Amino acid sequence: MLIDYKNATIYQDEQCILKDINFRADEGEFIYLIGKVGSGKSSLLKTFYCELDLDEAENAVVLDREIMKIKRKHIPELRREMGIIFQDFKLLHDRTVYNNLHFVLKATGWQKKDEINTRIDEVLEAVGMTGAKESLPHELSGGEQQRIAIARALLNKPKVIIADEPTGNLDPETAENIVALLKGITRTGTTVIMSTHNIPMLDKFPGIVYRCENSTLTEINNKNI
Ligand SMILES: Nc1ncnc2c1ncn2[C@@H]1O[C@H](COP(=O)(O)OP(=O)(O)OP(=O)(O)O)[C@@H](O)[C@H]1O
Repeated sequence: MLIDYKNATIYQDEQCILKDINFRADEGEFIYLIGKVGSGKSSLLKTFYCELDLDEAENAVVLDREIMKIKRKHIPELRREMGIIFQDFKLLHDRTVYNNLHFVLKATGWQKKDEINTRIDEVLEAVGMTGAKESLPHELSGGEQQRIAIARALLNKPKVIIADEPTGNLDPETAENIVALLKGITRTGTTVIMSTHNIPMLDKFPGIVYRCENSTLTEINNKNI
């Protein structure tokens, strides 16, 4: 089990966002998080990478850590085992694709130049962007930038990828390609958890579906959406 929450409760400031929720993620699963604007999807995702604290929980384990007890200094190490992807890509705009990826590898302890270059080639190949190494982010389309963001998330061979509305800024066809790419990644054993408003994707790329609604989280099957 990669993530296991039992009766967890999440607050933002004084407001209870999700109460007594249960959530589980296992290896290689493709998990959607759906729900209306403000229903708590991002808040839940943020607790996985310790951007937001859980307030209470009977059990809350993320990648073998009890996250209610995790020390601040151990959070970077936890995040290194995850890939995190956002709606707005969050690439560094002053440097090339190669340097965006190089920067992350250096920051996470990679030192050998040939190993760095090999890994950059591998992740660019995985997302179909081998030709973009020397491009600046603004020279790429939104879909291409999101592919680079996915490549960046893959660099340290994460056990889980957390994607917060990764297709929110993309046209429908590009969005479909990105979801196909994310689903493909699960075949290597990596788990993908993504929040989305893009309900038609759930039929095209079936997965486990959780819905945030009225401060609760419910696992549903596609037919009940
Ligand atoms: N940093 C914050 N401080 C205080 N309240 C916040 C903060 N971030 C979010 N909230 C509140 O928490 C609730 C849940 O927000 P959250 O972003 O988790 O929802 P969401 O389901 O991801 O929405 P969306 O679909 O718009 O991304 C909202 O009422 C929001 O106003």
